Amino acid sequence: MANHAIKTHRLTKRYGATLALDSLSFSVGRNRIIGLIGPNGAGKTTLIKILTTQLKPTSGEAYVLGYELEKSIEIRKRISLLPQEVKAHFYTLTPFEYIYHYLRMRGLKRGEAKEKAREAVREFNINYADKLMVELSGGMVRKALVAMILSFNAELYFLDEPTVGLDPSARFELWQILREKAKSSTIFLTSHYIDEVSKVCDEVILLNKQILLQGKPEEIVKHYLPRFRKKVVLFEYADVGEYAVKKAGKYIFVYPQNESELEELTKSLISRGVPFKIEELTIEDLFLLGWAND
Ligand SMILES: Nc1ncnc2c1ncn2[C@@H]1O[C@H](COP(=O)(O)OP(=O)(O)OP(=O)(O)O)[C@@H](O)[C@H]1O
Repeated sequence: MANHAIKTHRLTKRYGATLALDSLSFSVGRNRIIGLIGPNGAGKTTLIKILTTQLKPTSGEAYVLGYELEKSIEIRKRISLLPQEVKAHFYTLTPFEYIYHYLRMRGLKRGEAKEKAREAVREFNINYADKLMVELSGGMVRKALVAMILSFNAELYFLDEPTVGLDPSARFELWQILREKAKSSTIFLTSHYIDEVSKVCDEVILLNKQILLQGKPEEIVKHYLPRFRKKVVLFEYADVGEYAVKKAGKYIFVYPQNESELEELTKSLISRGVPFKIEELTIEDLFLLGWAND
């Protein structure tokens, strides 16, 4: 058995003139959780598509569980993938049926598939297992899909943004389940949330077309993050004086440096009737503020 779950050498992907992955060389070991983080357009989904043999690289090599990418049948038997988006035509099934059919498709016998599907809805607290998928909220669908992917005993799981749309308690539950899974399998996940990767991952890869850093979450946090991890998101322009400000699409992000600055800023916005919300810093902020660009 190969020691590495994933190993790449100068892996490169171009879409026409767009360079999505620029000569990635990295490897990750087994039985651990690896977090792939990077801003929008960093190449995370592209890398997952290549490693799951859905997309061919332009050049370079990669080995998944010791198999070169050409051995796609061997690789696909051993992995399980949660994509970012789901096809809607399965929506007339219940979450339980959805999981059951997935396990049947992956070769499990009827009885075993039923047993595992039951276990999955129990483990993930899916108390809506008899409703149709089409009747569920986005977060509930996402949870059912994560349960489905993890119900199969894979050697390596690829989870593209598994916690998007989940409420805080469902996110927390999922982290526990992932930690348990990582005792006997490898999990490669993408995320935009810093708290998520620091709490759940053993190792983090910071990607922006190239690998900027690979290491323990603490190293990334120490290297790049400020101590105060909240920002204020304005829905319209307002003069905020001295605070660091970045425009991101139709929003304006303001970065106070501590709780008292945050309080002062929000009071002033409320008194002027400026609409805003407070959010945790995300990976995007690292890049917006230029912390991760060096
Ligand atoms: N099918 C495609 N054709 C052309 N360009 C593409 C295609 N897929 C991705 N790209 C481009 O490749 C780059 C990397 O995209 P990718 O979706 O891999 O990034 P990402 O890190 O997953 O982003 P996000 O966090 O927004 O999901 C982007 O510039 C994107 O526009």
